[in-house]
Amino acid sequence: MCFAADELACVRGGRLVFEALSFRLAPGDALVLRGPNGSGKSTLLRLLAGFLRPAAGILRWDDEPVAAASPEHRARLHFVGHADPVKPLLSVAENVRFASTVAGGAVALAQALRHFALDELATTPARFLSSGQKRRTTLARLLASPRPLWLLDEPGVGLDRANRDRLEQAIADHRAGGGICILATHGDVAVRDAYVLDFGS
Ligand SMILES: Nc1ncnc2c1ncn2[C@@H]1O[C@H](COP(=O)(O)OP(=O)(O)OP(=O)(O)O)[C@@H](O)[C@H]1O
Repeated sequence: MCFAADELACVRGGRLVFEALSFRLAPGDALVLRGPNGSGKSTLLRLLAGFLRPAAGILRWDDEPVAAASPEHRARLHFVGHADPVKPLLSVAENVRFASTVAGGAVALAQALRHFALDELATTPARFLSSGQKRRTTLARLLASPRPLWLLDEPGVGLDRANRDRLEQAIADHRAGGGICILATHGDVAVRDAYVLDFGS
């Protein structure tokens, strides 16, 4: 398994956001995106998820080209953006279960809730959650449905220290299991032995 970008460029609103961007990631690799507000981190993550088309360059999964909006690519990744996609009328457990499509999902669900210390909130409707609790519910979805590629846009926002530790552990476990993680961060989430892409100023 490998995920690679060759000479990617992206234009948004008529402006060149980045160009000539390349990487190649193998199982267990992590790529950290750094840079100031507006430098292009979220844009790259959206492009890698297939939500945006590159102006130039190509993405490859196992050396096969990845088309934008490809259902096959969508099925191999988790994307966590700035907004928490929790459904307010569903409980925490139902929100996490909603993301779990695999057989044996009950075990994965219980582990996902436990990892983010959500057991006691499992039956709480999501509309009653604090912002950090909503974020933990979103992150638990990563664990409830294993997928090889995680694309995380500032996943630590709203988390206290203990929960940032849980997030860092989840990323480490994902990598140890052969997953790939690409995340944007302003420095609040520590990722060991990661490649770094600095979008500069
Ligand atoms: N929907 C959009 N349409 C046009 N331009 C956009 C759109 N979203 C973002 N941009 C522009 O793309 C550039 C990169 O924005 P992006 O959101 O990728 O930055 P970022 O590095 O993730 O910033 P932040 O740290 O604030 O999240 C900025 O100039 C921004 O104005």
